[in-house]
Amino acid sequence: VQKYLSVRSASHAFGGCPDAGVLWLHPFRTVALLSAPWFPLKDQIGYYFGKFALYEKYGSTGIASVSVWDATPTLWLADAQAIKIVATEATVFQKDVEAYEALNIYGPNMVGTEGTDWRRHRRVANPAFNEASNAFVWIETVRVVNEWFADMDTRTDADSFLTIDAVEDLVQLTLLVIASAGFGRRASWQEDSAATPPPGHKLAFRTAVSTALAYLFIKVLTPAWLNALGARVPLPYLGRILTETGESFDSLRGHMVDLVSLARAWVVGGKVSNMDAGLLRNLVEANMTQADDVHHKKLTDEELLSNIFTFLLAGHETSAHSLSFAVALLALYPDAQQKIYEETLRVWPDGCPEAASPSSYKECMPKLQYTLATFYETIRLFTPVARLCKLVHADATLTAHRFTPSATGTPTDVAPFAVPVKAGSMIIIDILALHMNPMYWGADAVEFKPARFVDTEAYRWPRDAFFGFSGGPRSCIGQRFALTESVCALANLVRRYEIRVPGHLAGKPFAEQKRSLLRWKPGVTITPTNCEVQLRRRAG
Ligand code: HEM
Repeated sequence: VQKYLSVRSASHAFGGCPDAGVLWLHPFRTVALLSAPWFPLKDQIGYYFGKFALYEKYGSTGIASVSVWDATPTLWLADAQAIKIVATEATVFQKDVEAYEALNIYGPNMVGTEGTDWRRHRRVANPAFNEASNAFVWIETVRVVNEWFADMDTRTDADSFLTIDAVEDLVQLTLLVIASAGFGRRASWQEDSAATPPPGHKLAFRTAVSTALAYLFIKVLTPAWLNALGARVPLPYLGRILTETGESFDSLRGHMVDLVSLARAWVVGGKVSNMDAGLLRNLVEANMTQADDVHHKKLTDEELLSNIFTFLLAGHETSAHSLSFAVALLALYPDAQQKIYEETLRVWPDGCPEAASPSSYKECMPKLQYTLATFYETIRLFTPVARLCKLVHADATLTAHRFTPSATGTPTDVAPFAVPVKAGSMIIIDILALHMNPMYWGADAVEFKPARFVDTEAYRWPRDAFFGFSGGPRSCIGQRFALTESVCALANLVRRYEIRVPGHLAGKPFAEQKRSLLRWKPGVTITPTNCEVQLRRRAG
């Protein structure tokens, strides 16, 4: 009875927000990600693929719910004004750090900490993200795309279409770029394609990263006793998975320790240039410092490894998945592809550059506005991080909006209302829903239209309604890195190749092509599952 009463009273916690009922799972935990394809059901609060539908049903940009297990009042937001306050008022609304256990395997890191600890991690890494390092990201992306193109050209003749799995290739590309620009590991496409481990390692670098990523949730969910049991008793099937999981994380640790040893030698020998692995150097210097002030700029050995792991992961998977969706969208929308092609013709009339110089980034990036708009639009539609969770540490009041849904898709009678939020409650920033909210993106919010990210004299795209890189002090530290790498890769790809849907989808209705190519599943970030496209080299 007590439980019933506490759930009932919690469900009225957010003033006039419509109440969508109970949450059977914590919406920001591994188990919610794993069960997302089946539960909660469509039309229930927490449904992963609902986009803006529930907000439309209730005519509100804020929806109340309550966790059935601990009666925590939980507010779901798809409101730009309210989300901006939640993201910026860092003392009132704090990260739910428990949710980041999957990233804490090697120790604490920037993504999974809060308060003074988080500030220390961020202070160490911040100086590595600047315009000089972006220029280097551009240089490295040009190098890697050219090696990728060379590899593709060996697999087909000039007139034929080559079918590629975009995710596989783009994961390789983005991992090579972050490993080089962030960590000084300058491997070539070819070297990286070889699965042979270097001496002293059980797995090759790329295999170690991808296997560790694939087994991340298993690593997190496996209790220590099961690992101990697996070490003693043969467990059919499960035993093999546990062994592979352990091996991949051990092997990745070995590769990260190698990177650290190299960087230590650079720091001691003073042999570093401005553009060389700035991120790794900052992390290693913070680990080597003799300063007593641990709160200022010092990292423990565990924190050093854990940050390297986090940056390797956050620095490639998000970009690879977004780029894969972008490539699939360009196959589906030849008009947008043509616009990028024309833009790249103006930047590189004589074909793709074979190498870039330190000034290439500054010269080219500002001229690739439509390519940038396409990438933003891709992230709006397929935002890699679908939702974020904040815990409320002090009473506050937010503003959400009521509206009347209309047949045209444009909401009417939009009116603000105050939402009281009490300390102890929880907020879900529903990024997927925010990005589909027609109050900001119009009646055609679900459509792919890169031009909505191009400012004109009469129009400025709604910055506060785009949360793909989060916002406020905890916004993505690698945003400019990701934009630089992605615009460079997309522009080069379209300059050199025509992209089209794969043969088995050609001639099928557009809706079916879209459904097939743009399919995704929830994961550490949302993961495209069927991004197969065809490429043919353009003349000239
Ligand atoms: C398209 C690419 C990317 C997208 C959409 C993206 C998105 C995000 C989002 C939404 C967050 C907030 C996560 C949270 O609060 O839990 C975040 C944080 C972060 N991102 Fe990215 N990211 C991208 C690329 C990158 C890259 C390339 C790097 C590194 C080079 C990076 C490093 C980080 C780090 C370290 C954080 C934590 C920041 C903090 O807590 O202070 N990201 N990113």
